[in-house]
Amino acid sequence: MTVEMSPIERAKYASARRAAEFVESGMKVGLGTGSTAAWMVKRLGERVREEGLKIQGVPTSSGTAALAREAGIEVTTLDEARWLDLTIDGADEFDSNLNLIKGGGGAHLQEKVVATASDQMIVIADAAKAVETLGAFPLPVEILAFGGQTTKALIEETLVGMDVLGRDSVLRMQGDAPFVTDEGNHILDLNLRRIGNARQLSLVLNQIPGVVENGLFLDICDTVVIGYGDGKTEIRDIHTGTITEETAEGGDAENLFSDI
Ligand SMILES: O=C[C@H](O)[C@H](O)[C@H](O)COP(=O)(O)O
Repeated sequence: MTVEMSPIERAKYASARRAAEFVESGMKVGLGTGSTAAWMVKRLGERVREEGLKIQGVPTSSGTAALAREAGIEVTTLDEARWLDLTIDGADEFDSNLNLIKGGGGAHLQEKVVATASDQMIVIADAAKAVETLGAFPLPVEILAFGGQTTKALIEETLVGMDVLGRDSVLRMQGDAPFVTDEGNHILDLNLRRIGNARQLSLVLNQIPGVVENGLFLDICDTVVIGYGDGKTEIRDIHTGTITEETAEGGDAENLFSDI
């Protein structure tokens, strides 16, 4: 069955499908969260069913755990797995050093714990997420619900001395109530517009009492698989500095999308 997909959705699908090829039998794999990661989880489920791929998946959210189980992937906890071979996850922005903003879906806390406990992190993203400087996407910061307004004020005050363009923040809502993460916390989205020194910002934010974790992923991602609407992918590796451009499977984009 072929379903009508937007070019962005096709790009996400292409990158997720290509990245799923990096997974080999016997691996312990961190399973990211979000719409791009969902395609990757589904594809790994297909490989489990069709090729007998044997993996243990460590989900980065309750949503991904449910999706992985539904796809037939064996799911375990990070503590059971201890250390992972590979994590594949989406991102909201990535720069040329493969530093990231994550947390658009509110899952960056578990995502960061899981990615940091992995030999390798592969990010899957459509090309529109490539930026020169991080910060156009509001930076998600997970905070304790307790004293949330005080933490918000402290963060905004702290931002005065930082190399950023904006400093207002918004408590993420879900309907009429604050959005609650899998860990029972809230999310503040920081409208920074441009982050001049991401390393300094990350350290400073995480030192504020009430802050649990920010959505900056610095020196964590090894490889990005960028997808395009025509089914092409481009693989950038931060260690080798290589950029590999690939056409869709069999050189035919419609083949790639035909079995969705
Ligand atoms: O909290 C959510 C995650 O960090 C996602 O991986 C990120 O927001 C990208 O999501 P999507 O693939 O839906 O654009």
